[in-house]
Amino acid sequence: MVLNPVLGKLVSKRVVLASASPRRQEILTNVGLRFEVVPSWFKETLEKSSFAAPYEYAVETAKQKALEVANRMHVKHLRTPDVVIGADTIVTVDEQILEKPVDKQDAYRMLSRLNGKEHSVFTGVAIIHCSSKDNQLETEVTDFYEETKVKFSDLSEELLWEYIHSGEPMDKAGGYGIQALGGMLVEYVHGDFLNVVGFPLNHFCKKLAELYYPPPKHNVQHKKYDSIPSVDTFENLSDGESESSDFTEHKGASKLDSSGMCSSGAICNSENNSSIKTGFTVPLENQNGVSESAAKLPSKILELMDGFRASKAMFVASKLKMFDHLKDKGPLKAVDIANEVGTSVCGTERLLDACAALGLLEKTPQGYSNTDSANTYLTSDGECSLHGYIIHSNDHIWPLFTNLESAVKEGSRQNHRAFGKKAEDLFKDYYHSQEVKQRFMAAMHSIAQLTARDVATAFDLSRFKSACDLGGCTGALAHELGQIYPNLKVTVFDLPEVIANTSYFQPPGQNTAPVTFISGDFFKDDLPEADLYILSRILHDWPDEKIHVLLSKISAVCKPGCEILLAEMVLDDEKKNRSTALLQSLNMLVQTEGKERSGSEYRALLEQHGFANVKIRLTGNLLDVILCVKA
Ligand SMILES: Cc1cn([C@H]2C[C@H](O)[C@@H](COP(=O)(O)OP(=O)(O)OP(=O)(O)O)O2)c(=O)[nH]c1=O
Repeated sequence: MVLNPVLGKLVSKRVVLASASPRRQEILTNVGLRFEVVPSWFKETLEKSSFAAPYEYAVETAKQKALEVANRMHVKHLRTPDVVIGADTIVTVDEQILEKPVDKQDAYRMLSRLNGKEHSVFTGVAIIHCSSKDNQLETEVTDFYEETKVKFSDLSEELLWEYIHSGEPMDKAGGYGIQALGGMLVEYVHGDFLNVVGFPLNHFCKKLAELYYPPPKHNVQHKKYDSIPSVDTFENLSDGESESSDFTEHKGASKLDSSGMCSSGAICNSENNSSIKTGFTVPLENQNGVSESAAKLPSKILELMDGFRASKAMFVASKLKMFDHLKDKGPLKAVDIANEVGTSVCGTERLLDACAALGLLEKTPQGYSNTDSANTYLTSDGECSLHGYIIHSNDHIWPLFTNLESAVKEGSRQNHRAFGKKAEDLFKDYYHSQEVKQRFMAAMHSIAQLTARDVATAFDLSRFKSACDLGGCTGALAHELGQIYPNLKVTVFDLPEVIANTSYFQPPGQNTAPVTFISGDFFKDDLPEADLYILSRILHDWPDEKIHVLLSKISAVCKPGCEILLAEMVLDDEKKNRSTALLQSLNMLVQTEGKERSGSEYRALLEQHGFANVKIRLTGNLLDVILCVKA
């Protein structure tokens, strides 16, 4: 979920972070932004003395980093990105700019200068909106900077050297990382902490708000964007261009009535009209007009308590094809939809109202209609339809998850409890009936379509001549690879039951590069020859023993120089940050013998089978990408 509506404005855009900094990737991933990472090749060698102020240097460097990536991506015909974000962090002390140290002596020189003093950390950020006209790249640049003051304690020589020997200073401006060991050197921080770590998130959101919600012309004296607009409906997360341009008055914004109750029924903070969607009781206001209990409400927990209800409401509306009917015929009244789909009027009205309150639908006196997000993602023929995955979630994952407690107690899958049938082979279970098989394939197809571009472009794969997507199902990723790399011959290798059913999922039109489908079982049969083997959402289905069988088979056919590309949700090494991936790991517990794994775990598995140079790229999408080469 994205808490901040302005980040929702980027949901349907191809956003690229032009930075190799893992910190920047983490900061933006943590707030739910989806982006690709394309590190900039711009050399940070601008003449510092030509800038009147240090921050101008950081801003210009950030801009050049982002422009280099925008140009490179445009030229390489990897579809021009919509937005490229670049950043540059510098430390300044005594009017000197400190960047990353080149060696330990340099780190010592920098840290000695900072010792016992206050210094400034500036991050310059450039947001580049790109478009392509007559095949020429057009760019609109927005830039800004943020300053944070940091003071170091008086530190001994011994401590400085111990810190330097830890290796931490080397890839960080000023030679320290406040977020890790370097935090011990710091006496105080004035300003945005994340700015020091490499990305001023708060200022970034304000800038986006300025760009995407420009102040209304009739109200120019309105306060500038010194606060980030709060989210109050899912609607705000849609990319609809038709939304109100004034975030202070945007649709669905709640007003307080005299009791402190929002007109929408949500609980409000009267100061900024932000609302917490809980559906819970009305708090009283204190003298400042701020509700005391609202401030204390455990909003996260309340949201989680409600989460399953919201999911189920969306699933049921999808399953009953309400979004499809509204797309074709909306706006419709509840009674009309009830008649169309054969449901009760009272039940339908409540379901539609709930969906409207969740921001999936719009409710007007004319009736209900789809939001842009619903049209795009929830209709069965939507541009990026997730309908297949939603139906799979409702019919398959939901019953399994209701047995999560047993899965946790027993440490094993729950098919017998959910479906009254002992789990045999994972895929035999899916493919025992035509209906379940097609549902499963449609689900895999939705996720593959949503992630294919990010998976295909996480690394430059243009050097490969042939690729084999093992377990490639409907071929959605294979087709995307063919589009992006026209010289790549892609084969999908999957079970005969799958290959027999792929025709329904093929993209329309003649322009798509041909994909070859070969049937077989990758655990038992010979694998087709290829320079690149792809395993997308395959390894997470299996326990380590089975993975060893599969990787040793691939290793046996891989010539030196051949590579493997894995697409999986990669957990952080400490397994504590990436909730979507951690919940997916629970999902694997209830239905498979597999699990989600961390980057280190994947690396160890691959290295055991002679694969080296394991590179991991977090895409910001649902799947991350790992590439490694047969040594
Ligand atoms: C001061 C400080 C900097 N840093 C990091 C943030 C930046 O990643 C780095 C400064 O170098 P930058 O050149 O800004 O960024 P980068 O080289 O890491 O990535 P790219 O050029 O590809 O965008 O220092 C910390 O992580 N912690 C800190 O406390």
